[in-house]
Amino acid sequence: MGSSLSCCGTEKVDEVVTLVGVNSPWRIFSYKELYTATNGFSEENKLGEGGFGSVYWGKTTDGLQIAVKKLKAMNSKAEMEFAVEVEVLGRVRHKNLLGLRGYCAGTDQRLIVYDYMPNLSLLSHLHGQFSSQVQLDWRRRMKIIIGSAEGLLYLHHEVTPHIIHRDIKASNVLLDSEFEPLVADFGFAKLIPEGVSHMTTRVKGTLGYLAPEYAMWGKVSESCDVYSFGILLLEILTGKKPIEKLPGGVKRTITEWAEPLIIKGRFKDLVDSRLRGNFDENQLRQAINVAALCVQNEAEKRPNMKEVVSLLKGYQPKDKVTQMRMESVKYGEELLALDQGSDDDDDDDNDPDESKGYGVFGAMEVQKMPEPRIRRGDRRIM
Ligand SMILES: Nc1ncnc2c1ncn2[C@@H]1O[C@H](COP(=O)(O)OP(=O)(O)OP(=O)(O)O)[C@@H](O)[C@H]1O
Repeated sequence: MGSSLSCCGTEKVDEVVTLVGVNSPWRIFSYKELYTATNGFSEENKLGEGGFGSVYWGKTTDGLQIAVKKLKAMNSKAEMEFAVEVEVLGRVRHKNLLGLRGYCAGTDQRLIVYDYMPNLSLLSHLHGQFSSQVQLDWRRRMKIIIGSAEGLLYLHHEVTPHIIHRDIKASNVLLDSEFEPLVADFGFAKLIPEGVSHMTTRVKGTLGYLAPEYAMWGKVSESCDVYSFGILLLEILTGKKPIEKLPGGVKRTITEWAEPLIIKGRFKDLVDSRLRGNFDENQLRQAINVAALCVQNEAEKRPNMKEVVSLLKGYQPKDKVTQMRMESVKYGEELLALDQGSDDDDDDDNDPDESKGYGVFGAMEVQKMPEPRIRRGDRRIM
């Protein structure tokens, strides 16, 4: 791929399209070919709709099942999403990242072609059309957690320049026939020049997953993805949405709900009840502790994705700092155990003094920033 897109995203789009490498595993599709494959982009073929357009299932003449993202408007934002996605996808190749199968860039059309993922998005299993079928048993959940973490590790540490995804969430994790996760949707991704620790940008992403320093000040670094990953991790383990609407219209974040339970060590109350108690307790503890580290308010305290992956795989932290951070999560538990004796029946999870005194994430100001502009029914910020 050429480098006509810099990290700041103000560059021309046309060049990107012409710079696609000849030896890449993907190709340019004609509009006619994609039109035929998707049955004329018919409603029956529609898989879903995102901020920038609709996605259609299709089958090419050589039998390949594809998903075609058709950008709905040819405005500058859609152009930029297309250009960034093609640019970034051209650079990455990893088993847990949804790669590019091809694209079509006509004068008034922009389409991106991916492999079709038969188990659709993680969102559809956690909260959507498949949620009642409970296809995500404990083993599959751990596979999805570790696989997505490995995809992110690759983006943060193994590609040059490093890539920040900026929109890690359940609808952007797709599942193949074996429930192997593939992180998708690189339209908001940012390339980080070497030696740069963070940048300040306009906020993009999805409410509920945004790191506080990014949501409030636009300060973006790999650590923002770590925060979003922590929210995703809590979501997968607990089955809760990142932001829940309580009766009366009050909104509660997943961290607000989880923190008192984590502090009390009530792991069985945290885990998704749809698992009916079928989970590995040690893995759950470790994964919850990792999530607690990732969603700390102070970016510097969060682990990086290398640490996250090894902790999730059950390794004990080698370096003192992470060891201490893990201990501080447990320490919160112990303090409460001392404070409350063995009073396991105390179910006053929302006692504000508890989270003030022993908070594991820092002051609970997460997502309490002024509401940014929100599009349609979802919470994506563009
Ligand atoms: N490769 C694919 N295979 C199968 N389904 C897909 C594929 N790509 C996308 N989809 C489906 O299409 C839906 C829309 O995807 P898209 O990336 O456009 O938006 P989104 O992630 O849902 O929303 P947003 O714009 O907020 O990121 C997804 O939720 C997913 O269910």
